[in-house]
Amino acid sequence: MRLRGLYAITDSQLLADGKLLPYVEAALDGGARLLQYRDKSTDQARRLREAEALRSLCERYGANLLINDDAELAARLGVGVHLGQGDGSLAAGRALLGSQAIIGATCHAQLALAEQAAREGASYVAFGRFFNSNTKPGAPAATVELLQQARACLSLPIVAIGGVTLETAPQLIANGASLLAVIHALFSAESAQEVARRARAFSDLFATN
Ligand SMILES: Cc1ncc(COP(=O)(O)OP(=O)(O)O)c(N)n1
Ligand SMILES: Cc1nc(C(=O)O)sc1CCOP(=O)(O)O
Ligand SMILES: [Mg+2]
Repeated sequence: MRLRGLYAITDSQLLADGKLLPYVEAALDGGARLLQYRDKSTDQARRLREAEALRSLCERYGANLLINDDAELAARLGVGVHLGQGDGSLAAGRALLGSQAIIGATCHAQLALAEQAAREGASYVAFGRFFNSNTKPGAPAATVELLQQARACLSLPIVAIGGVTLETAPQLIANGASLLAVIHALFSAESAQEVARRARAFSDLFATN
């Protein structure tokens, strides 16, 4: 499976009030290849319900669903997981989810973390934040030079995250990002049609780069 393109990540605030499914469907319709369900609440029943609905949508559009932080929920649904540095071991996630699952790893701005993630069985490594992020302003900062170095020494797909917009995206792709993970610049839209338009514009950047 080729991991390249737009990687949409859900946000509980931006997608409140019944927007989760229509806005995600619009992102998938606009070409998002990966979708991450990122919900920090402890309402397990709602999380399961929403994740199941997102899995159905992803299946319909031929995209892949990943669950943020929660390998157990991912295993229950038979989907992938994204794990940060404090979210449990990648090797344990791989053992739980199997060889075919997509497992992503947060590597902040550190190549050494990415090399370790590769050794432990990650499917992709994520660096960030590259620009000012509305969603996570305090995340450690990464540079475009880091992307170039990572591209030169890693064979795994590289995700760029943090402040990715239609304006900042081209330089990330040009410097080695295989996937662009986006929250605010995608889901802060006033309508589902606008989400689809933005998703198409992000996806088109990969056709020309
Ligand atoms: C694609 C992608 N990259 C990085 C992150 C951040 O993960 P983490 O550091 O665990 O922080 P939270 O998202 O859990 O707040 C991510 N979620 N996705
Ligand atoms: C969840 C997350 N992780 C980051 C990291 O740098 O690890 S930045 C981030 C938020 C990304 O949202 P937006 O597209 O709105 O900036
Ligand atoms: Mg996490």
